[in-house]
Amino acid sequence: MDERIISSEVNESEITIEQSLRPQTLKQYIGQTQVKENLEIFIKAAKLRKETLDHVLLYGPPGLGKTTLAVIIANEMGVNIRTTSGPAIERPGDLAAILTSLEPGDVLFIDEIHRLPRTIEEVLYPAMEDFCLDIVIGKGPSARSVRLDLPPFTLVGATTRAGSLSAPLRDRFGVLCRLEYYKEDQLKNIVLRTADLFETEMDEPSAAEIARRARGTPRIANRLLRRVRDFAQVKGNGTIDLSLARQALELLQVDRLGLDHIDHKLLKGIIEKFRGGPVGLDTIAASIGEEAETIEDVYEPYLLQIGFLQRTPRGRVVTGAVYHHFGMEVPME
Ligand SMILES: Nc1ncnc2c1ncn2[C@@H]1O[C@H](COP(=O)(O)OP(=O)(O)OP(=O)(O)O)[C@@H](O)[C@H]1O
Ligand SMILES: [Mg+2]
Repeated sequence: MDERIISSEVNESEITIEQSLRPQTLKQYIGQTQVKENLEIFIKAAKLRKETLDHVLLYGPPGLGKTTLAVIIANEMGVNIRTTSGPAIERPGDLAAILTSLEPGDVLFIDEIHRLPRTIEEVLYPAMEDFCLDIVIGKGPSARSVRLDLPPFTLVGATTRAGSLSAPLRDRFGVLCRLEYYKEDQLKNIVLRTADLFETEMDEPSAAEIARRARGTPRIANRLLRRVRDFAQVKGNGTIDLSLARQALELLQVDRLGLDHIDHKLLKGIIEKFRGGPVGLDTIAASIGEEAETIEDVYEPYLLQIGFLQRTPRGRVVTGAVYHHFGMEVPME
């Protein structure tokens, strides 16, 4: 798969820059009003009672700000954050080592928590519920279980697939936060904030232009901004205005809805080869030379979200909006 500028996944080279752009407080965190309001209340209440915050599950598509929120929660609670991920914890001992090293009140952030092995999940249950660990010492008939007390802590879990979380694990989170795709206006403010951090001059219309093409995702908005800023430095005097932003975005081949050549290939393929569908996922995959799984996990979600594709029992169908977008006539039934 080639590197897409509008991919919602983070790429290696931008991890450091992303960290530097992360808002540090709830106040700086733009959008997700419902989630913010809830967290604000729970955090205030926990602090008033001098208790740890209840365990929090953050879920939603990549690049919407889950890791950012985890850091903010720790900041707002005034505690340390320890970060790990589901696939990084291989044995119960790995988790035990982390848990026993926490300071009272700390946040333990487990990214991709749906990928925790089942055996580890079971260690987590008593830790989450009663702040204790049951460890087995010895083997065979002489083995015995010892209960170890842990400092109280807040588990913050993040996942892009809430559906793959086991029910017993999900049930142990007191606070569930579902992150939504951002509205254009919110993305515009995120772009303006990032430009400010970059000390790049830019006006609102150009920020709006970038926001419109960012697929509802701050990560993509910031990435597009970085490319437009490069263009402004090389081709202009460093300042970003609307005509410059448009030229740069044109070069990046991201259209006015944030679609790139792969989206176009997919949509036009369904129109031209299958009269707009319905057509099965595997058939589409074979016809455009992509893996069915990639289409389902990477290409499709945004197209479904903006109503360009529909899933039906008989396969995928493109909607009238796609024909309009390409300036084609909508076929009669
Ligand atoms: N509400 C927001 N306001 C400002 N910037 C944001 C916001 N949400 C996310 N960002 C920016 O977007 C980038 C990606 O956010 P983050 O890494 O938190 O996403 P994520 O949901 O954890 O993604 P993944 O699922 O890939 O782990 C960060 O650099 C962050 O600065
Ligand atoms: Mg993350």
